[in-house]
Amino acid sequence: YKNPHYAAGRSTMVHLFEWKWDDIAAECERFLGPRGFGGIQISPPNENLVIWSRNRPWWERYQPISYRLITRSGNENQFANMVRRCNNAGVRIYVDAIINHMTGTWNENVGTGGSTANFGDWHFPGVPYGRNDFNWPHCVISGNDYNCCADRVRNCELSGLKDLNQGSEYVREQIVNFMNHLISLGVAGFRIDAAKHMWPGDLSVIYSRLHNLNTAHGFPSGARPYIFQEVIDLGGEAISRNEYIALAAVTEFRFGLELSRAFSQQNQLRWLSNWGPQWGLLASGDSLTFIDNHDNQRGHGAGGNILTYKRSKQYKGAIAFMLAHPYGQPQLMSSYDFHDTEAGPPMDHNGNIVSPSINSDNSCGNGWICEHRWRQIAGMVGFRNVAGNTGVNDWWDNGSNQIAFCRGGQAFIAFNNDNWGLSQTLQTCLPAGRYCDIISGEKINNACTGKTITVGNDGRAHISIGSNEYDMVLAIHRGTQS
Ligand SMILES: O=C(/C=C/c1ccc(O)c(O)c1)N[C@@H](Cc1ccc(O)cc1)C(=O)NCCCOc1c(-c2ccc(O)c(O)c2)oc2cc(O)cc(O)c2c1=O
Ligand SMILES: [Ca+2]
Repeated sequence: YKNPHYAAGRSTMVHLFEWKWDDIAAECERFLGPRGFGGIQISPPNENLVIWSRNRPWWERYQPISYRLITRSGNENQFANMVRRCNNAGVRIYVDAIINHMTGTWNENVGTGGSTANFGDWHFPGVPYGRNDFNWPHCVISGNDYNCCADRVRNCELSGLKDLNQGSEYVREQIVNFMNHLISLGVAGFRIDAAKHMWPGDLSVIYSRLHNLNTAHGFPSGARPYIFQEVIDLGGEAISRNEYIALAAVTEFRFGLELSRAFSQQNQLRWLSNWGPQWGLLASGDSLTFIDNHDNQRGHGAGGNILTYKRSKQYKGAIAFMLAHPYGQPQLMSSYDFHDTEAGPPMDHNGNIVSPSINSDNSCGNGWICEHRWRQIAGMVGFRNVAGNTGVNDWWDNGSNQIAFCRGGQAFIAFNNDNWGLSQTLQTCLPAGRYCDIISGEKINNACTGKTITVGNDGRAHISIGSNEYDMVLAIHRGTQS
């Protein structure tokens, strides 16, 4: 459950938060496939409660009302088309699975596919679920429960959401059927939302009943789904992420927290020379890594000061480090522009999601940020692919916020987050020649639109990054030799 089953030579996933299925399919063919992206986390595909009283907030998609594949992103047919077209382009699909709970306590009671529910009777005919399928006696998780009472965190309600009993054979059957249907359509795995709120023993049974991935979509026979469990664990709670590591991969929230601190100058970059488990992070193979995600980019979840697209120079620096370093399975966040923490995706007056427009410079419009399309970020996706399974070598730093390192003999990167210029002759570990810097530009028709780096026979080159340049990174690799 810890192998993403990316197509050969690919290594990075992007969370296309709130994108519609038709738009994702197009993005796979026109951008993600050609640029070497490995996969996509999609928003929950199952029917959710429509919450107009809060003007369609982003978290309404985390309020399941049934497992029917009908949401504002599209219907089952559009979903199946998206998975087929993306797999054909070499890009895998991972589904955000909300299996801890059903929707809870709102005055609305109609779903995105027209299903209704009667919360007072615990009645969800769209599945169907009834009173016996939810934990009893009724209780609600309080803040202190996270510290004292692991059983209450699992068996009580999160924010008033009806808490399913995954120990019930009937509930397990509904969840497993939902997930196996998605596997039959060609998905490569799942994000398990709110995993901390479910018993590891129950999750283990559910995972064991999932089918192997569908070989008709290019997966090897016997391939198990890639599963990454959302467990927010910054230490000190009654529940530890180690209980979940035994089952599948886990989201490593400390990763984004520490790199956000480092790249916003709250910690010196020099200390990243031993980045990885020595920082208290999970073992690399267990770790789904990210800088920001849909939840904490809005300021809650795993607290702290997380970098987002809103502080773009530091954000690009942190993203570049995430993609340049071999640790973990990285996930990029792709956002829409939000001005308040509740706002859902750009929508028309009928509540339909507005598609991103693609500008001539490859950026997005219509309120979509498309961080994954930023030249510096898309370029680093290629860097990570070229670096492959090499390690970190030839680390250099200036004792402060200027660092550089190689990935085997495949790639070289340098960072300057000091308030003065970096101007050094450094070992790039690359063969002699001229290389295009993929941060300040790209290689087009064998010419560099940004900086050109000349590497000598000794592998050394003069590296220069001014402290007031647009970006704080310089990156070259074997694929950018001009
Ligand atoms: O802000 C939100 C939604 C947040 C959210 C949604 C999806 C996630 O994956 C997530 O991590 C957080 N929800 C809003 C609004 C809301 C939603 C439902 C509800 O019944 C009441 C209010 C909110 O203010 N929620 C209370 C604080 C956030 O507490 C939530 C967490 C959560 C946050 C921090 C933790 O350490 C943790 O273990 C769990 O996970 C969810 C998962 C869901 O599937 C649906 C949810 O409603 C929530 C969720 O409310
Ligand atoms: Ca639960």
